[in-house]
Amino acid sequence: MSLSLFWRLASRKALQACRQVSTYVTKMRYLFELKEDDDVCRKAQSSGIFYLFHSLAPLLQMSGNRYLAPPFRASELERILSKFGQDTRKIERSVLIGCSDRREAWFALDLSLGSLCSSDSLQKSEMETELQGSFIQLRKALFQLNEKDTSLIFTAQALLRWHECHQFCGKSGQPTQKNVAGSKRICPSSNMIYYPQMSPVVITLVSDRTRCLLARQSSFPKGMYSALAGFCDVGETLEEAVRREVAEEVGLEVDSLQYSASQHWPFPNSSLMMACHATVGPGQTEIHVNSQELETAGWFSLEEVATALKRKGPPSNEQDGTIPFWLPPKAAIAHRLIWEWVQKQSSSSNLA
Ligand SMILES: NC(=O)c1ccc[n+]([C@@H]2O[C@H](COP(=O)([O-])OP(=O)(O)OC[C@H]3O[C@@H](n4cnc5c(N)ncnc54)[C@H](O)[C@@H]3O)[C@@H](O)[C@H]2O)c1
Ligand SMILES: [Mg+2]
Repeated sequence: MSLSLFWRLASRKALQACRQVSTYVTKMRYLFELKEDDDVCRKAQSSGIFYLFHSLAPLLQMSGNRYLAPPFRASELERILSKFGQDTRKIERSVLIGCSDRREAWFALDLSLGSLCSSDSLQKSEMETELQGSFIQLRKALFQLNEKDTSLIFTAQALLRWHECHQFCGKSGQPTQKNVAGSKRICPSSNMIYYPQMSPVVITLVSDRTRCLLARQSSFPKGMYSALAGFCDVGETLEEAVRREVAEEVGLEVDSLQYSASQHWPFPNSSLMMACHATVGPGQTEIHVNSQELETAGWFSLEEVATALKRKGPPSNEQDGTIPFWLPPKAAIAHRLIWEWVQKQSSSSNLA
């Protein structure tokens, strides 16, 4: 390759990289503007895209064997609200959840009337017919939710829930008001500003270097096992929370840990899940289950875990009525931790 061709290709690549960065930066700056400037956000609402919920259940449409979250234009949403006798100003209750590379803002709106009256559930089923989809509890949809939509729907549900539960000021007792984007609520009486909250949670896959430790809470679906998880206490570091949770739940002392990744998780409220791999030393593997926290916990071999990882969703019962153990869906960071462990163990057993 000639030197001039080399430089032309190199500068084109550099330019492409610049363009990519600038699209991202432009988008983030625009989102910041939408959160900070009510007028800009109001304008964006009038040409925005909306994802719909009812009593915090997202509207989903089945496509093949996957659920998609259908987007609606503001004009279509106004038509739907009018058709069901709802005030079109309800659109102002929507919350900003993102935007496209072309600065098209995305919002989420809950269409429920906010009461448990029979007309609300009647209207819900009529809306489902009109919108050609169903409002499905997010936990139930997890296994079949389209990967692209998962984080958007998680964010939307967490934000809608936070607004629903923070309508009053904890100091003055007076109603709080949401800014247009829904990135904060303000109490006009005390001037307190409330921002959407997330609880930090650690999730840890403990290994004794040949097996990994999986556990069940009694609230888990039958047969499902996961990594150990727990809320961080005030004042704790991530590392301290991992060590404490493992000690509390299974009576083991972690000797090393490695951060893997993080995820926003909307259940039960809104958590920032921080995922780690941890190891315990040989001879330190005797599990003492804390029965207040867990139903059971145990060590699982690479083969058992690799087989369970291939199962897609809850398996059907065996002939003797038992359910083979299965693992959280791809949408959960626990799945990633377990997958990473299987990859690492498989490559080290191939090397041996
Ligand atoms: N995404 C994933 O892969 C994945 C996998 C497993 C668990 N999780 C999530 O991890 C979270 C924590 O796991 P856990 O239930 O074992 O936690 P945990 O072991 O800390 O036990 C839960 C208990 O902690 C207390 N608690 C303390 N702070 C709390 C707070 N901010 N919010 C709610 N309860 C609080 C409550 O008494 C609650 O019953 C759960 O929300 C669960 O949904 C996510
Ligand atoms: Mg726990």
